[in-house]
Amino acid sequence: MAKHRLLIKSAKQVVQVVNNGARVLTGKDMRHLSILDASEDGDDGLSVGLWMDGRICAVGPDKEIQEQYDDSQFDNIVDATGQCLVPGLVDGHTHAVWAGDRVHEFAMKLAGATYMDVHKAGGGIHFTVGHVRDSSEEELYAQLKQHASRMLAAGTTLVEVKSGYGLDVDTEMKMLAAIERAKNDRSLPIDISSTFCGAHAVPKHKTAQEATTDVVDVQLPRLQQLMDNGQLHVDNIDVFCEQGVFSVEQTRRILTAGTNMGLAINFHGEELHRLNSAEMGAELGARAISHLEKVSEAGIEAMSRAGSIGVVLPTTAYILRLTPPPVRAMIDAGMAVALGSDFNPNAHCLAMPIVMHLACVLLHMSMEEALVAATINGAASLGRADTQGSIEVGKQADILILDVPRWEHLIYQIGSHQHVIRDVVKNGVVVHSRAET
Ligand SMILES: N=CN[C@@H](CCC(=O)O)C(=O)O
Ligand SMILES: [Zn+2]
Repeated sequence: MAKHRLLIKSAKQVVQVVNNGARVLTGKDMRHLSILDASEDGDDGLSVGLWMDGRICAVGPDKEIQEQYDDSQFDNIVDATGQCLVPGLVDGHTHAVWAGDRVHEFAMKLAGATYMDVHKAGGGIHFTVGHVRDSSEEELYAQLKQHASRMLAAGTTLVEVKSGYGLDVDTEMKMLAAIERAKNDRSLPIDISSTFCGAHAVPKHKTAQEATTDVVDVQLPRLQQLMDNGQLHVDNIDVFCEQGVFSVEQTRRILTAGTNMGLAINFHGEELHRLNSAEMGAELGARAISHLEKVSEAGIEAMSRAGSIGVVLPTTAYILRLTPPPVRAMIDAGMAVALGSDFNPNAHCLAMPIVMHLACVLLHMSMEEALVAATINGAASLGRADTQGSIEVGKQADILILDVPRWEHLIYQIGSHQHVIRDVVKNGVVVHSRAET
């Protein structure tokens, strides 16, 4: 008899998100979630079965799965009576490798300083760069591991993580090495998509033009070497395209050099000023562009046509009191929207359930849209929608078991996700269970 890894049975709802193999949901399709509901369908309960390799082999009513499989075929059986299953969450944008907090800057911002006031005074990213340059790879890795473990406990099973607090070749590669260790650490069961962001700020004593040349002629060639010899496996290229940081043309030069190395474009655009970087990114075939608070109608149209995904970051808009990105216009124009926590020392929030809540209240997304943005579309923004982002046969079993009668409680109960999430299943293994309350 074929052995299987896990059976989750008797669930009340299984929120598959999609059930037809769709790899991304755009525009109005983001409103429609595929949900199996036992009480509405007249079933006793719902089951999800997993193969030994951690992929999903069956989704459906308990009775049907029982007919297909014998309980003894499963190594482990989890009873989810009355509970709800949703896919593991995807965090599409983080700066999770850093050292030195910036709580003092939070106080400055509350007293009226803007993000750019702090940045230009040598704080912000520059403050963190100083601490990261002074830290060893080991120390950075220890910090990242703690952040990633907390993300996992908050339901994130796939996360994008950037470099960008080095701004010189050695420190940038040190950050990427710390991320690589996290990717390979079997005791840290979270999937990571890694991003080179050597152009996150203009380092002190350099012009933006000099910094651009350093990224293109020094940092990217070193990265190529480390990728060629198998020491690093980096997925994406990023630039902070912003007035007073990198211009659209400098950004274009860096992103083009990155794509020539096979990296996917996933950059910061249109955050504080409208520079028309969305149009530039769409023209280059960007897989994703983040922030977009200031994106124009033409930028939205261009992204929609190019299939570039907008990764919106509600915590940043909230903490910096920015006008939020025009998500309704994006969705109306047929764009795909994903969500990220933007976890960094400026925006110290790594919990995607809180991010989804803020997306609903501040960005006027529906709960269905927020879940799509934090699952299948997040996976698509990282090129992982073929394996993650939905509960479908053949996909990796990254599943949250929620101890609530309807899945929406995950978003509604702001700040209580640690109680709502009973178990986090990663690749078919229960890797986190909530503490008893
Ligand atoms: N805007 C640029 N980068 C980050 C902030 C990083 C930092 O302040 O340390 C962001 O996405 O919000
Ligand atoms: Zn960012």
